[in-house]
Amino acid sequence: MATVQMRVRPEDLSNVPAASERIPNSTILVIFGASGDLTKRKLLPSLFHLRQSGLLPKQFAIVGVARRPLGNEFAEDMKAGILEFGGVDASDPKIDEFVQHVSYYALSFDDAAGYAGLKDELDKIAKEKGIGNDRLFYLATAPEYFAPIIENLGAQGMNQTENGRVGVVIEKPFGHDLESARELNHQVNAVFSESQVFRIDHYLGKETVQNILVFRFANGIFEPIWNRNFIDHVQITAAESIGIEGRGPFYEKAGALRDVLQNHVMELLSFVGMEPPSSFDADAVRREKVKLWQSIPNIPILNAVRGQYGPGIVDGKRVLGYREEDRVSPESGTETYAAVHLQIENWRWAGVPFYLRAGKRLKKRATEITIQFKQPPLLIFNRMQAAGPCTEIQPNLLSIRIQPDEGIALRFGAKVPSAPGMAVCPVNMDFDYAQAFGKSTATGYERLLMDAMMGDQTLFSHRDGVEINWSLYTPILQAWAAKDPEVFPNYFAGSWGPDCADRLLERGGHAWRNKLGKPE
Ligand SMILES: NC(=O)C1=CN([C@@H]2O[C@H](COP(=O)(O)OP(=O)(O)OC[C@H]3O[C@@H](n4cnc5c(N)ncnc54)[C@H](OP(=O)(O)O)[C@@H]3O)[C@@H](O)[C@H]2O)C=CC1
Ligand SMILES: O=C1O[C@H](COP(=O)(O)O)[C@@H](O)[C@H](O)[C@H]1O
Repeated sequence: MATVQMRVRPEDLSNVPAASERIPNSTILVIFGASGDLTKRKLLPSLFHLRQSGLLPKQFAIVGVARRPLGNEFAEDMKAGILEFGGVDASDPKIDEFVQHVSYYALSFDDAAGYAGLKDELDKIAKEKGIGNDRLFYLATAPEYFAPIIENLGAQGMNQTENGRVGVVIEKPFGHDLESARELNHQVNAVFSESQVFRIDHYLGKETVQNILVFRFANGIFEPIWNRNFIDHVQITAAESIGIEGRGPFYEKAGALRDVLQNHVMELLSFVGMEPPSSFDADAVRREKVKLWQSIPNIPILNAVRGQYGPGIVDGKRVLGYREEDRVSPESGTETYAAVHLQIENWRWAGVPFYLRAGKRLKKRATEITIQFKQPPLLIFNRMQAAGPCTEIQPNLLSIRIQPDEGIALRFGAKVPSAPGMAVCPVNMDFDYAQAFGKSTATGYERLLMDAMMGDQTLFSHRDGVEINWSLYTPILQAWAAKDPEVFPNYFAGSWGPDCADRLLERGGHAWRNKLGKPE
Protein backbone atom coordinates (compact mmCIF):
# COMPACT_ATOMS: atom_id res chain seq x y z
CA MET A 1 0.00 0.00 0.00
CA ALA A 2 1.27 3.45 -0.87
CA THR A 3 0.47 5.81 1.99
CA VAL A 4 0.25 9.53 1.54
CA GLN A 5 0.05 11.17 4.92
CA MET A 6 0.53 14.59 6.36
CA ARG A 7 0.43 15.28 10.08
CA VAL A 8 -1.53 18.40 10.92
CA ARG A 9 0.26 20.29 13.69
CA PRO A 10 -1.70 22.22 16.38
CA GLU A 11 -0.14 25.49 15.10
CA ASP A 12 -1.64 24.79 11.66
CA LEU A 13 -5.06 25.15 13.26
CA SER A 14 -4.36 28.37 15.14
CA ASN A 15 -6.35 30.48 12.69
CA VAL A 16 -9.42 28.25 12.71
CA PRO A 17 -12.25 30.40 14.11
CA ALA A 18 -13.13 29.36 17.65
CA ALA A 19 -16.57 27.79 17.87
CA SER A 20 -16.83 29.38 21.32
CA GLU A 21 -17.40 32.74 19.66
CA ARG A 22 -20.83 31.57 18.54
CA ILE A 23 -21.90 29.90 21.78
CA PRO A 24 -24.71 31.58 23.70
CA ASN A 25 -23.75 33.13 27.02
CA SER A 26 -26.17 31.09 29.03
CA THR A 27 -28.57 28.20 28.53
CA ILE A 28 -30.62 25.69 30.44
CA LEU A 29 -30.58 22.28 28.81
CA VAL A 30 -33.46 20.08 29.93
CA ILE A 31 -33.03 16.37 29.19
CA PHE A 32 -36.22 14.30 29.26
CA GLY A 33 -35.27 10.66 29.83
CA ALA A 34 -32.36 11.64 32.04
CA SER A 35 -31.95 8.32 33.80
CA GLY A 36 -31.86 6.44 30.49
CA ASP A 37 -29.14 4.71 28.57
CA LEU A 38 -28.63 7.41 25.93
CA THR A 39 -28.18 10.17 28.50
CA LYS A 40 -25.69 8.16 30.46
CA ARG A 41 -23.66 6.73 27.59
CA LYS A 42 -23.72 9.60 25.11
CA LEU A 43 -25.28 12.88 26.18
CA LEU A 44 -23.59 13.55 29.52
CA PRO A 45 -20.12 12.38 28.37
CA SER A 46 -20.46 14.62 25.29
CA LEU A 47 -21.56 17.58 27.37
CA PHE A 48 -18.58 17.00 29.61
CA HIS A 49 -16.26 16.93 26.56
CA LEU A 50 -17.78 20.25 25.47
CA ARG A 51 -17.19 21.71 28.92
CA GLN A 52 -13.56 20.52 28.85
CA SER A 53 -13.08 22.28 25.51
CA GLY A 54 -14.70 25.49 26.76
CA LEU A 55 -17.63 25.00 24.41
CA LEU A 56 -20.51 25.20 26.85
CA PRO A 57 -22.11 28.54 27.67
CA LYS A 58 -20.45 30.40 30.56
CA GLN A 59 -23.60 30.09 32.65
CA PHE A 60 -25.34 26.82 32.08
CA ALA A 61 -27.47 24.28 33.86
CA ILE A 62 -28.46 20.77 32.87
CA VAL A 63 -31.76 19.61 34.31
CA GLY A 64 -32.48 15.92 33.97
CA VAL A 65 -36.13 14.87 33.96
CA ALA A 66 -37.44 11.33 34.43
CA ARG A 67 -40.03 9.45 36.42
CA ARG A 68 -38.24 7.93 39.40
CA PRO A 69 -37.54 10.07 42.45
CA LEU A 70 -33.77 10.46 42.37
CA GLY A 71 -31.76 12.96 44.36
CA ASN A 72 -27.97 13.07 44.49
CA GLU A 73 -28.08 9.54 43.20
CA PHE A 74 -28.66 11.01 39.75
CA ALA A 75 -25.53 13.16 39.72
CA GLU A 76 -23.47 10.23 41.03
CA ASP A 77 -24.83 7.93 38.37
CA MET A 78 -24.10 10.44 35.64
CA LYS A 79 -20.59 10.95 36.96
CA ALA A 80 -20.03 7.21 36.74
CA GLY A 81 -21.33 7.31 33.15
CA ILE A 82 -18.94 10.11 32.19
CA LEU A 83 -16.02 8.13 33.60
CA GLU A 84 -17.05 4.89 31.96
CA PHE A 85 -18.17 6.14 28.55
CA GLY A 86 -16.39 9.45 28.17
CA GLY A 87 -12.82 8.16 28.27
CA VAL A 88 -12.22 10.46 31.24
CA ASP A 89 -9.72 10.03 34.05
CA ALA A 90 -11.40 9.78 37.50
CA SER A 91 -8.85 12.22 38.91
CA ASP A 92 -9.90 14.97 36.48
CA PRO A 93 -11.08 17.75 38.83
CA LYS A 94 -13.35 19.15 36.11
CA ILE A 95 -15.81 16.29 36.65
CA ASP A 96 -16.89 17.48 40.07
CA GLU A 97 -17.13 21.03 38.79
CA PHE A 98 -19.26 19.84 35.84
CA VAL A 99 -21.60 17.75 37.97
CA GLN A 100 -22.43 20.83 40.06
CA HIS A 101 -24.28 22.17 37.02
CA VAL A 102 -26.45 19.06 36.77
CA SER A 103 -29.70 18.63 38.69
CA TYR A 104 -32.69 16.32 38.55
CA TYR A 105 -36.44 16.89 38.47
CA ALA A 106 -38.85 13.97 38.89
CA LEU A 107 -41.87 14.14 36.58
CA SER A 108 -44.05 11.62 34.86
CA PHE A 109 -44.16 12.69 31.21
CA ASP A 110 -47.91 12.37 30.95
CA ASP A 111 -48.59 14.35 34.15
CA ALA A 112 -49.78 17.56 32.45
CA ALA A 113 -50.12 19.49 35.71
CA GLY A 114 -46.56 18.57 36.73
CA TYR A 115 -45.07 20.72 33.95
CA ALA A 116 -46.03 23.88 35.83
CA GLY A 117 -43.67 22.72 38.57
CA LEU A 118 -40.94 22.10 36.01
CA LYS A 119 -41.42 25.59 34.65
CA ASP A 120 -41.06 27.07 38.15
CA GLU A 121 -37.96 24.94 38.71
CA LEU A 122 -36.32 26.27 35.52
CA ASP A 123 -37.18 29.85 36.47
CA LYS A 124 -35.68 29.28 39.91
CA ILE A 125 -32.46 27.81 38.51
CA ALA A 126 -32.20 30.64 35.98
CA LYS A 127 -32.52 33.24 38.72
CA GLU A 128 -30.04 31.55 41.04
CA LYS A 129 -27.41 31.07 38.34
CA GLY A 130 -27.93 34.28 36.40
CA ILE A 131 -29.05 32.39 33.31
CA GLY A 132 -31.02 34.24 30.61
CA ASN A 133 -33.96 32.96 28.63
CA ASP A 134 -32.37 30.40 26.25
CA ARG A 135 -33.78 26.92 26.75
CA LEU A 136 -33.10 23.66 24.93
CA PHE A 137 -35.34 20.65 25.55
CA TYR A 138 -33.81 17.30 24.59
CA LEU A 139 -36.28 14.43 24.20
CA ALA A 140 -34.17 11.36 25.00
CA THR A 141 -37.24 9.26 25.63
CA ALA A 142 -39.13 6.43 24.01
CA PRO A 143 -40.90 7.83 20.92
CA GLU A 144 -44.41 7.50 22.38
CA TYR A 145 -43.54 10.35 24.75
CA PHE A 146 -42.39 12.84 22.10
CA ALA A 147 -45.89 14.18 21.37
CA PRO A 148 -47.16 14.35 24.99
CA ILE A 149 -44.03 16.14 26.21
CA ILE A 150 -44.24 18.67 23.39
CA GLU A 151 -47.92 19.24 23.98
CA ASN A 152 -47.36 19.77 27.71
CA LEU A 153 -44.47 22.17 27.12
CA GLY A 154 -46.76 24.13 24.80
CA ALA A 155 -49.62 24.12 27.28
CA GLN A 156 -47.34 25.75 29.88
CA GLY A 157 -46.04 28.29 27.36
CA MET A 158 -42.55 26.80 27.60
CA ASN A 159 -42.17 26.74 23.81
CA GLN A 160 -41.00 30.35 23.85
CA THR A 161 -39.45 32.85 26.22
CA GLU A 162 -39.09 36.58 26.07
CA ASN A 163 -35.91 37.53 24.20
CA GLY A 164 -34.64 33.97 24.40
CA ARG A 165 -34.05 31.11 22.01
CA VAL A 166 -36.04 27.95 22.71
CA GLY A 167 -35.38 24.74 20.81
CA VAL A 168 -36.41 21.11 21.00
CA VAL A 169 -34.15 18.20 20.07
CA ILE A 170 -36.02 15.04 19.10
CA GLU A 171 -34.31 11.67 19.13
CA LYS A 172 -34.86 8.92 16.64
CA PRO A 173 -36.96 7.10 15.63
CA PHE A 174 -39.01 9.94 14.18
CA GLY A 175 -42.16 7.94 13.42
CA HIS A 176 -42.33 4.32 12.30
CA ASP A 177 -43.84 4.91 8.86
CA LEU A 178 -44.99 7.78 6.67
CA GLU A 179 -48.30 8.32 8.41
CA SER A 180 -46.88 8.36 11.93
CA ALA A 181 -44.03 10.67 10.89
CA ARG A 182 -46.51 13.09 9.32
CA GLU A 183 -48.65 13.03 12.42
CA LEU A 184 -45.66 13.63 14.66
CA ASN A 185 -44.48 16.50 12.47
CA HIS A 186 -47.95 17.96 12.76
CA GLN A 187 -47.94 17.65 16.56
CA VAL A 188 -44.45 19.12 16.84
CA ASN A 189 -45.12 22.04 14.51
CA ALA A 190 -48.37 22.85 16.34
CA VAL A 191 -46.19 23.89 19.29
CA PHE A 192 -42.72 24.67 17.91
CA SER A 193 -41.98 26.42 14.64
CA GLU A 194 -39.77 24.45 12.24
CA SER A 195 -36.83 26.76 13.03
CA GLN A 196 -36.96 25.55 16.66
CA VAL A 197 -36.94 21.83 15.85
CA PHE A 198 -33.78 19.70 15.84
CA ARG A 199 -34.49 16.16 14.61
CA ILE A 200 -31.32 14.35 15.46
CA ASP A 201 -29.50 11.71 13.44
CA HIS A 202 -26.25 11.12 15.26
CA TYR A 203 -24.49 10.06 12.03
CA LEU A 204 -24.50 13.71 11.01
CA GLY A 205 -22.44 14.50 14.11
CA LYS A 206 -19.63 12.22 12.92
CA GLU A 207 -16.60 14.09 11.60
CA THR A 208 -16.15 11.63 8.76
CA VAL A 209 -19.73 12.16 7.60
CA GLN A 210 -19.31 15.94 7.56
CA ASN A 211 -16.02 15.39 5.78
CA ILE A 212 -17.86 13.92 2.78
CA LEU A 213 -19.03 17.45 2.03
CA VAL A 214 -15.56 18.88 2.53
CA PHE A 215 -14.03 16.18 0.35
CA ARG A 216 -16.47 16.91 -2.45
CA PHE A 217 -16.88 20.66 -2.23
CA ALA A 218 -13.56 21.94 -0.86
CA ASN A 219 -11.48 20.14 -3.48
CA GLY A 220 -11.47 20.85 -7.18
CA ILE A 221 -10.42 17.46 -8.50
CA PHE A 222 -13.23 15.13 -7.44
CA GLU A 223 -16.40 16.98 -8.39
CA PRO A 224 -15.79 16.95 -12.17
CA ILE A 225 -15.76 13.13 -12.14
CA TRP A 226 -18.52 12.74 -9.53
CA ASN A 227 -21.25 11.71 -11.95
CA ARG A 228 -22.70 9.08 -14.27
CA ASN A 229 -19.98 9.61 -16.89
CA PHE A 230 -17.24 8.33 -14.60
CA ILE A 231 -18.92 6.40 -11.80
CA ASP A 232 -20.03 2.83 -12.39
CA HIS A 233 -21.91 2.30 -9.14
CA VAL A 234 -21.94 3.23 -5.44
CA GLN A 235 -22.14 1.00 -2.38
CA ILE A 236 -22.96 2.17 1.12
CA THR A 237 -22.49 -0.30 3.95
CA ALA A 238 -23.38 0.07 7.62
CA ALA A 239 -22.17 -3.24 9.01
CA GLU A 240 -22.19 -3.97 12.72
CA SER A 241 -20.65 -6.98 14.39
CA ILE A 242 -22.70 -6.42 17.54
CA GLY A 243 -26.18 -7.88 17.94
CA ILE A 244 -29.12 -6.11 19.50
CA GLU A 245 -27.39 -5.52 22.84
CA GLY A 246 -30.33 -6.36 25.08
CA ARG A 247 -32.72 -4.05 23.17
CA GLY A 248 -35.07 -6.88 22.17
CA PRO A 249 -38.43 -5.13 22.67
CA PHE A 250 -37.25 -2.05 20.76
CA TYR A 251 -35.65 -4.01 17.93
CA GLU A 252 -38.56 -6.41 17.46
CA LYS A 253 -40.66 -3.39 16.46
CA ALA A 254 -37.91 -1.62 14.53
CA GLY A 255 -35.75 -3.96 12.45
CA ALA A 256 -32.70 -3.02 10.38
CA LEU A 257 -34.54 -1.00 7.76
CA ARG A 258 -36.21 1.35 10.23
CA ASP A 259 -33.32 1.39 12.69
CA VAL A 260 -30.41 2.23 10.40
CA LEU A 261 -31.05 2.02 6.64
CA GLN A 262 -33.94 4.46 6.40
CA ASN A 263 -32.15 7.17 8.38
CA HIS A 264 -28.38 6.86 8.91
CA VAL A 265 -27.65 5.26 5.54
CA MET A 266 -29.96 7.63 3.68
CA GLU A 267 -28.15 10.58 5.29
CA LEU A 268 -24.87 9.19 3.95
CA LEU A 269 -26.47 8.79 0.54
CA SER A 270 -27.62 12.40 0.55
CA PHE A 271 -24.10 13.71 1.22
CA VAL A 272 -22.65 11.50 -1.50
CA GLY A 273 -25.30 12.37 -4.07
CA MET A 274 -26.47 15.94 -3.46
CA GLU A 275 -25.68 18.91 -5.66
CA PRO A 276 -23.32 21.56 -4.25
CA PRO A 277 -25.37 23.85 -1.99
CA SER A 278 -25.01 27.58 -2.59
CA SER A 279 -23.60 28.01 0.92
CA PHE A 280 -23.06 25.96 4.04
CA ASP A 281 -26.15 27.08 5.85
CA ALA A 282 -29.11 25.08 7.05
CA ASP A 283 -31.59 26.08 4.37
CA ALA A 284 -29.19 25.63 1.46
CA VAL A 285 -27.81 22.27 2.61
CA ARG A 286 -31.14 20.79 3.61
CA ARG A 287 -32.79 21.95 0.39
CA GLU A 288 -30.21 20.04 -1.67
CA LYS A 289 -30.63 16.92 0.43
CA VAL A 290 -34.38 17.00 0.00
CA LYS A 291 -33.97 17.48 -3.78
CA LEU A 292 -31.71 14.45 -3.92
CA TRP A 293 -34.13 12.22 -2.01
CA GLN A 294 -37.00 13.50 -4.16
CA SER A 295 -35.14 12.26 -7.24
CA ILE A 296 -35.30 8.66 -6.04
CA PRO A 297 -38.12 6.79 -7.74
CA ASN A 298 -40.10 4.18 -5.81
CA ILE A 299 -37.91 1.23 -4.97
CA PRO A 300 -39.37 -1.92 -6.57
CA ILE A 301 -40.00 -4.54 -3.93
CA LEU A 302 -37.72 -6.92 -5.83
CA ASN A 303 -34.90 -4.46 -5.21
CA ALA A 304 -35.22 -4.77 -1.45
CA VAL A 305 -34.03 -7.81 0.50
CA ARG A 306 -34.04 -8.74 4.17
CA GLY A 307 -32.25 -11.14 6.43
CA GLN A 308 -32.08 -12.35 10.01
CA TYR A 309 -29.03 -13.79 11.73
CA GLY A 310 -28.87 -17.25 13.13
CA PRO A 311 -26.21 -18.44 15.59
CA GLY A 312 -22.62 -18.14 14.49
CA ILE A 313 -19.14 -16.97 15.40
CA VAL A 314 -18.22 -13.32 15.64
CA ASP A 315 -14.69 -12.22 16.53
CA GLY A 316 -13.86 -15.77 17.49
CA LYS A 317 -16.78 -16.05 19.93
CA ARG A 318 -19.89 -18.17 19.57
CA VAL A 319 -23.01 -15.97 19.61
CA LEU A 320 -26.75 -16.58 19.74
CA GLY A 321 -29.08 -16.27 16.81
CA TYR A 322 -31.53 -13.35 16.84
CA ARG A 323 -34.48 -15.55 17.77
CA GLU A 324 -32.61 -16.78 20.86
CA GLU A 325 -31.88 -13.25 22.12
CA ASP A 326 -33.51 -11.97 25.32
CA ARG A 327 -37.14 -10.80 24.83
CA VAL A 328 -37.24 -11.75 21.14
CA SER A 329 -39.93 -14.04 19.77
CA PRO A 330 -38.62 -17.51 18.85
CA GLU A 331 -40.58 -17.10 15.60
CA SER A 332 -39.62 -13.49 15.00
CA GLY A 333 -39.95 -12.17 11.47
CA THR A 334 -37.96 -9.01 12.24
CA GLU A 335 -35.11 -8.33 9.85
CA THR A 336 -31.65 -7.73 11.27
CA TYR A 337 -30.28 -7.05 7.78
CA ALA A 338 -31.73 -4.98 4.95
CA ALA A 339 -30.37 -4.04 1.55
CA VAL A 340 -31.78 -2.10 -1.36
CA HIS A 341 -30.80 -1.20 -4.88
CA LEU A 342 -32.04 2.26 -5.79
CA GLN A 343 -31.64 4.75 -8.60
CA ILE A 344 -31.41 8.52 -8.53
CA GLU A 345 -33.16 10.03 -11.48
CA ASN A 346 -31.38 13.28 -12.15
CA TRP A 347 -28.79 14.44 -14.68
CA ARG A 348 -25.87 13.61 -12.45
CA TRP A 349 -26.86 10.08 -11.50
CA ALA A 350 -29.29 8.62 -14.06
CA GLY A 351 -28.36 4.98 -14.66
CA VAL A 352 -25.91 4.65 -11.74
CA PRO A 353 -26.96 1.90 -9.32
CA PHE A 354 -26.75 2.72 -5.62
CA TYR A 355 -26.60 -0.30 -3.34
CA LEU A 356 -27.29 0.26 0.35
CA ARG A 357 -27.08 -2.28 3.16
CA ALA A 358 -27.25 -2.33 6.96
CA GLY A 359 -27.04 -5.28 9.25
CA LYS A 360 -26.21 -6.64 12.66
CA ARG A 361 -23.91 -9.52 13.59
CA LEU A 362 -21.99 -9.21 10.35
CA LYS A 363 -18.38 -10.21 9.93
CA LYS A 364 -16.94 -6.89 11.03
CA ARG A 365 -17.94 -3.41 12.07
CA ALA A 366 -17.51 -1.12 9.10
CA THR A 367 -19.47 1.85 7.87
CA GLU A 368 -18.08 2.62 4.48
CA ILE A 369 -18.95 4.21 1.16
CA THR A 370 -17.40 2.77 -1.97
CA ILE A 371 -17.44 4.64 -5.24
CA GLN A 372 -16.49 2.34 -8.10
CA PHE A 373 -15.32 4.17 -11.21
CA LYS A 374 -15.71 2.99 -14.77
CA GLN A 375 -12.85 1.16 -16.45
CA PRO A 376 -10.81 3.07 -19.05
CA PRO A 377 -12.50 2.90 -22.47
CA LEU A 378 -9.72 0.73 -23.88
CA LEU A 379 -7.47 -1.56 -21.88
CA ILE A 380 -4.15 -1.61 -23.70
CA PHE A 381 -2.46 -3.83 -21.14
CA ASN A 382 -3.10 -7.54 -20.98
CA ARG A 383 -6.18 -8.28 -18.94
CA MET A 384 -4.68 -11.42 -17.41
CA GLN A 385 -1.66 -10.45 -15.40
CA ALA A 386 0.49 -12.08 -12.76
CA ALA A 387 -0.84 -14.02 -9.78
CA GLY A 388 -2.96 -12.97 -6.77
CA PRO A 389 -4.66 -9.58 -6.81
CA CYS A 390 -2.87 -8.74 -10.04
CA THR A 391 -4.77 -11.27 -12.13
CA GLU A 392 -7.04 -8.68 -13.68
CA ILE A 393 -6.96 -4.93 -14.13
CA GLN A 394 -9.23 -3.61 -11.40
CA PRO A 395 -11.45 -0.52 -11.62
CA ASN A 396 -10.54 2.51 -9.54
CA LEU A 397 -12.22 2.58 -6.15
CA LEU A 398 -12.65 5.41 -3.75
CA SER A 399 -13.53 4.18 -0.28
CA ILE A 400 -14.64 6.55 2.42
CA ARG A 401 -14.26 4.92 5.82
CA ILE A 402 -16.84 6.49 8.11
CA GLN A 403 -15.83 4.17 10.96
CA PRO A 404 -13.72 2.59 12.34
CA ASP A 405 -10.18 3.43 11.09
CA GLU A 406 -11.63 6.64 9.72
CA GLY A 407 -10.09 7.71 6.43
CA ILE A 408 -10.26 7.67 2.67
CA ALA A 409 -8.45 5.35 0.24
CA LEU A 410 -8.10 5.58 -3.52
CA ARG A 411 -7.25 2.40 -5.38
CA PHE A 412 -5.50 2.59 -8.70
CA GLY A 413 -3.39 0.34 -10.89
CA ALA A 414 0.42 0.53 -10.78
CA LYS A 415 3.03 -1.17 -12.88
CA VAL A 416 4.68 -4.06 -11.09
CA PRO A 417 8.41 -3.29 -11.15
CA SER A 418 10.70 -5.82 -12.82
CA ALA A 419 7.82 -8.04 -13.90
CA PRO A 420 7.94 -9.09 -17.52
CA GLY A 421 5.69 -7.05 -19.81
CA MET A 422 3.34 -4.57 -18.24
CA ALA A 423 1.86 -6.29 -15.19
CA VAL A 424 -0.58 -4.02 -13.40
CA CYS A 425 -1.37 -4.41 -9.74
CA PRO A 426 -3.87 -2.45 -7.57
CA VAL A 427 -2.31 -0.17 -4.93
CA ASN A 428 -3.83 2.36 -2.55
CA MET A 429 -3.27 5.93 -1.54
CA ASP A 430 -4.62 6.17 1.96
CA PHE A 431 -5.53 9.12 4.15
CA ASP A 432 -5.87 8.18 7.80
CA TYR A 433 -7.79 10.57 10.02
CA ALA A 434 -6.10 9.61 13.29
CA GLN A 435 -2.63 9.89 11.78
CA ALA A 436 -3.33 13.31 10.33
CA PHE A 437 -5.30 14.89 13.14
CA GLY A 438 -4.79 12.63 16.17
CA LYS A 439 -7.27 10.18 17.67
CA SER A 440 -10.56 11.74 18.72
CA THR A 441 -12.68 10.66 21.67
CA ALA A 442 -15.70 12.60 20.41
CA THR A 443 -18.98 10.68 20.17
CA GLY A 444 -20.59 12.84 17.47
CA TYR A 445 -23.13 14.16 19.93
CA GLU A 446 -20.79 17.02 20.94
CA ARG A 447 -21.16 18.80 17.63
CA LEU A 448 -24.91 18.26 17.48
CA LEU A 449 -25.52 19.44 21.04
CA MET A 450 -23.40 22.51 20.42
CA ASP A 451 -25.15 23.31 17.13
CA ALA A 452 -28.58 22.90 18.74
CA MET A 453 -27.58 25.28 21.53
CA MET A 454 -26.47 27.78 18.88
CA GLY A 455 -29.67 27.30 16.88
CA ASP A 456 -27.82 25.92 13.83
CA GLN A 457 -30.02 23.34 12.07
CA THR A 458 -27.63 22.43 9.23
CA LEU A 459 -26.88 18.97 10.60
CA PHE A 460 -30.46 18.18 11.63
CA SER A 461 -33.27 16.73 9.55
CA HIS A 462 -35.98 18.92 8.10
CA ARG A 463 -39.57 17.70 8.28
CA ASP A 464 -39.71 17.33 4.48
CA GLY A 465 -36.62 15.12 4.43
CA VAL A 466 -37.99 12.83 7.12
CA GLU A 467 -41.28 12.42 5.28
CA ILE A 468 -39.67 11.75 1.89
CA ASN A 469 -37.53 9.01 3.38
CA TRP A 470 -40.53 7.39 4.99
CA SER A 471 -42.46 7.64 1.74
CA LEU A 472 -39.68 5.68 0.01
CA TYR A 473 -39.51 2.92 2.59
CA THR A 474 -43.07 2.58 3.87
CA PRO A 475 -44.23 0.54 0.82
CA ILE A 476 -41.37 -1.90 1.38
CA LEU A 477 -42.15 -2.21 5.07
CA GLN A 478 -45.81 -2.78 4.24
CA ALA A 479 -44.99 -5.44 1.66
CA TRP A 480 -42.70 -7.20 4.12
CA ALA A 481 -45.30 -7.01 6.90
CA ALA A 482 -47.90 -8.56 4.59
CA LYS A 483 -45.73 -11.55 3.68
CA ASP A 484 -43.70 -13.72 6.02
CA PRO A 485 -40.03 -13.93 5.12
CA GLU A 486 -39.35 -17.12 3.20
CA VAL A 487 -36.66 -18.60 5.44
CA PHE A 488 -35.46 -16.92 8.61
CA PRO A 489 -32.78 -17.05 9.88
CA ASN A 490 -31.04 -16.81 6.53
CA TYR A 491 -27.51 -15.79 7.45
CA PHE A 492 -25.00 -16.91 10.03
CA ALA A 493 -23.81 -14.44 12.62
CA GLY A 494 -20.29 -13.52 11.55
CA SER A 495 -21.01 -13.76 7.81
CA TRP A 496 -21.64 -10.96 5.32
CA GLY A 497 -25.40 -11.42 5.27
CA PRO A 498 -27.93 -13.45 3.31
CA ASP A 499 -27.43 -14.88 -0.19
CA CYS A 500 -30.39 -12.86 -1.49
CA ALA A 501 -28.31 -9.72 -0.91
CA ASP A 502 -25.54 -11.11 -3.12
CA ARG A 503 -28.07 -11.92 -5.81
CA LEU A 504 -29.42 -8.37 -5.64
CA LEU A 505 -26.07 -7.11 -6.92
CA GLU A 506 -25.38 -10.02 -9.26
CA ARG A 507 -28.45 -9.00 -11.25
CA GLY A 508 -26.67 -5.72 -12.06
CA GLY A 509 -23.34 -7.47 -12.74
CA HIS A 510 -21.89 -6.28 -9.43
CA ALA A 511 -20.75 -7.76 -6.13
CA TRP A 512 -20.62 -6.38 -2.60
CA ARG A 513 -17.20 -5.18 -1.65
CA ASN A 514 -16.49 -7.03 1.58
CA LYS A 515 -12.84 -6.13 1.94
CA LEU A 516 -13.78 -3.17 4.08
CA GLY A 517 -11.53 -1.19 6.38
CA LYS A 518 -8.07 0.22 6.04
CA PRO A 519 -6.27 -1.18 2.99
CA GLU A 520 -3.65 -3.76 3.91
N1 LIG B 1 -29.60 4.15 23.87
C1 LIG B 1 -29.01 4.48 22.72
O1 LIG B 1 -27.82 4.18 22.46
C2 LIG B 1 -29.77 5.22 21.69
C3 LIG B 1 -31.04 5.68 21.94
N2 LIG B 1 -31.70 6.41 21.01
C4 LIG B 1 -33.06 6.93 21.27
O2 LIG B 1 -33.06 7.68 22.48
C5 LIG B 1 -34.29 7.52 23.16
C6 LIG B 1 -34.04 7.05 24.58
O3 LIG B 1 -33.43 5.80 24.55
P1 LIG B 1 -32.77 5.13 25.85
O4 LIG B 1 -32.02 6.12 26.65
O5 LIG B 1 -32.07 3.93 25.38
O6 LIG B 1 -34.07 4.70 26.68
P2 LIG B 1 -34.16 4.14 28.16
O7 LIG B 1 -35.29 3.17 28.20
O8 LIG B 1 -32.84 3.70 28.66
O9 LIG B 1 -34.58 5.43 29.03
C7 LIG B 1 -35.88 5.91 29.07
C8 LIG B 1 -35.95 7.14 29.98
O10 LIG B 1 -37.28 7.63 29.95
C9 LIG B 1 -37.77 7.72 31.28
N3 LIG B 1 -39.19 7.43 31.29
C10 LIG B 1 -39.83 6.38 30.73
N4 LIG B 1 -41.15 6.50 30.91
C11 LIG B 1 -41.35 7.65 31.59
C12 LIG B 1 -42.50 8.34 32.04
N5 LIG B 1 -43.74 7.88 31.84
N6 LIG B 1 -42.32 9.49 32.70
C13 LIG B 1 -41.08 9.98 32.92
N7 LIG B 1 -39.97 9.37 32.53
C14 LIG B 1 -40.09 8.24 31.85
C15 LIG B 1 -36.99 6.72 32.06
O11 LIG B 1 -37.03 7.16 33.39
P3 LIG B 1 -37.20 6.18 34.64
O12 LIG B 1 -35.86 5.54 34.75
O13 LIG B 1 -37.49 7.09 35.75
O14 LIG B 1 -38.30 5.22 34.31
C16 LIG B 1 -35.61 6.88 31.42
O15 LIG B 1 -34.98 8.02 31.93
C17 LIG B 1 -35.12 6.53 22.31
O16 LIG B 1 -35.96 7.26 21.45
C18 LIG B 1 -34.06 5.80 21.50
O17 LIG B 1 -34.58 5.32 20.27
C19 LIG B 1 -31.10 6.75 19.80
C20 LIG B 1 -29.84 6.31 19.49
C21 LIG B 1 -29.08 5.47 20.39
O1 LIG C 1 -29.15 4.53 15.92
C1 LIG C 1 -28.56 3.47 16.00
O2 LIG C 1 -27.26 3.45 15.68
C2 LIG C 1 -26.42 2.43 16.17
C3 LIG C 1 -25.15 2.49 15.35
O3 LIG C 1 -24.52 3.71 15.60
P1 LIG C 1 -22.94 3.80 15.52
O4 LIG C 1 -22.65 5.24 15.77
O5 LIG C 1 -22.38 2.88 16.56
O6 LIG C 1 -22.59 3.36 14.15
C4 LIG C 1 -27.06 1.07 16.09
O7 LIG C 1 -26.25 0.10 16.74
C5 LIG C 1 -28.40 1.12 16.77
O8 LIG C 1 -29.06 -0.14 16.61
C6 LIG C 1 -29.25 2.21 16.20
O9 LIG C 1 -30.43 2.37 16.99
